[in-house]
Amino acid sequence: MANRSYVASSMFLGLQEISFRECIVFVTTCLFVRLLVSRGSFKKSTPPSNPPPPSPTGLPFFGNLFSFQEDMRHLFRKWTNEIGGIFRLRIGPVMDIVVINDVEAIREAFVEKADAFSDRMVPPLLGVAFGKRGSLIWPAGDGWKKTRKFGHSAFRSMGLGNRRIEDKIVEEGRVLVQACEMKEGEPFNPRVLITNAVGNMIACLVTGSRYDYGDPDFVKIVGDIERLSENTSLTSLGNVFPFLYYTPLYTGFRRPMQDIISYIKSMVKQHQQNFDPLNVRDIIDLYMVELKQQREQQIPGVVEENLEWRLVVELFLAGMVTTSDSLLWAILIVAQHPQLMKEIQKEIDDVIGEERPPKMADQDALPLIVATLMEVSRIRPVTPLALPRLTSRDATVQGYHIPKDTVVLMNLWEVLNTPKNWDKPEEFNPYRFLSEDRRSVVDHPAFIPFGIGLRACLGEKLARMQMFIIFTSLLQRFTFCLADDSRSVGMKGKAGIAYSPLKYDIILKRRENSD
Ligand code: HEM
Repeated sequence: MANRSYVASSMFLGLQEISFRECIVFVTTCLFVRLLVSRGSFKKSTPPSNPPPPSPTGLPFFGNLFSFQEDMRHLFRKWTNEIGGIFRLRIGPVMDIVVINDVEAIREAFVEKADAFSDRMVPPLLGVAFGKRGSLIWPAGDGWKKTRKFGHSAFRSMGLGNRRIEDKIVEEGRVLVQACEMKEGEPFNPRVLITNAVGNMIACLVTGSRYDYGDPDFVKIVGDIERLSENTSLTSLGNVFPFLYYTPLYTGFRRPMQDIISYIKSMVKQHQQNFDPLNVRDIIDLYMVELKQQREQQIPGVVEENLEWRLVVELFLAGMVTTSDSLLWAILIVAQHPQLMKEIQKEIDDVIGEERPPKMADQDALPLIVATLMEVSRIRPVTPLALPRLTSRDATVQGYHIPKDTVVLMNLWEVLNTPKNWDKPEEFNPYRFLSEDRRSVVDHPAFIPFGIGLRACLGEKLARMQMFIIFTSLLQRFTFCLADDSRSVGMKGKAGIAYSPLKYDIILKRRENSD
């Protein structure tokens, strides 16, 4: 009983304890709302010849709802071992969520049957905060293909894939190192500086500007995104009753969201005022070019009028917290492995030396750094259940029937942490990604921290570039260790927009004469 009231209270208060449970309850509530108003469930569809995925034992009527008070990593592992790599959670009488935990089944669904498993739905709370139009991340139906194509070509036009973006990231790495030098010797939380650096790179791409770290506008937007992340419990009751968004219960979410939207809208307005189609500065300009062409050629819309702001907000939200948190895990973990840090620094000294900034072309010669970042993403994936997908037609996976309009989760945590795929998965061991002679990086079929298929992360390339250059720049200049009172943080994380490490302080020491 106590556990049940804990679940209820955490749903009401938006407590953030376990990312899996939050994701599941969030998805459940979304599905609940959706099913109340629309179609599609295992019960409603015509009886298929294939069976539905098996379900863990649950309670009559409530199904598996009250299992979610436990740490879902262990529960999902238990269910996977007991009933298989694909199972169906029954939440109440009409709700079903399919969780796919097995990498082969994930490939079958999201790659081989991508036509059926590539939709998403707008979470109700975001629907109220943002509206439903103009999204890059959440659209379903044919809409997402066009928006995604626009997103891809916008990234390419802005220089992703050539030196243009890379040079900006390298410059940002240099500024970050300078800012860190000011903190040398004293314990500090690296979150603010890392988020600033990552945010700046996204700002450059999307809005054409970079901001000084102390710039009040930028401090505000970074702070708002941080607050949003802290206050976006996916268990939110707001995802069942989205009107709660307007009540004091959601002030911590609503205020930063509204502030971000109005700041970005004002920035878009400035862009509109001095827009020159012959001098495209950033993704906002590209959006306006696309709009202009649509109007002139009277072709069906890829992008929508007056919704530039939404694309910008989504790119900030999708890219900033995930990449910063991955870097924060990397710093935390390397601070706990001083021997590894020394080996990485030797690699940097041998290949780059003390002065020259790192560049992407160095990657092949720095396999230990690449492998370390891969191992960080494996052991602590920041999006443990990716983003929920929705089936657009009836389909089968591993012989199980999954009806149209079913929410399907890709359990990246399991894929990246199961002993079936990895030797001693709980051990941080970057060498698992190196060849025997340790001179090159070897990929692994279960290494999919950015998701897979047609809706895989659009920002993967950018995120990898940022992580490599920032991490290498920091280790080239500093040795870091955890402050005494942060040693207990270990590998513990907390849920928000992404799965973040608990707050910690580090102490930086400048490396001298390659020490
Ligand atoms: C370490 C950093 C990041 C991680 C781990 C990550 C992870 C993910 C994952 C797991 C998905 C869902 C994929 C799926 O359903 O298969 C996703 C989607 C997405 N990500 Fe990322 N991401 C990161 C950084 C970024 C960055 C830097 C951007 C852009 C600035 C970005 C933009 C997006 C977008 C737009 C989508 C939605 C794609 C779609 O639905 O078509 N992400 N990301």
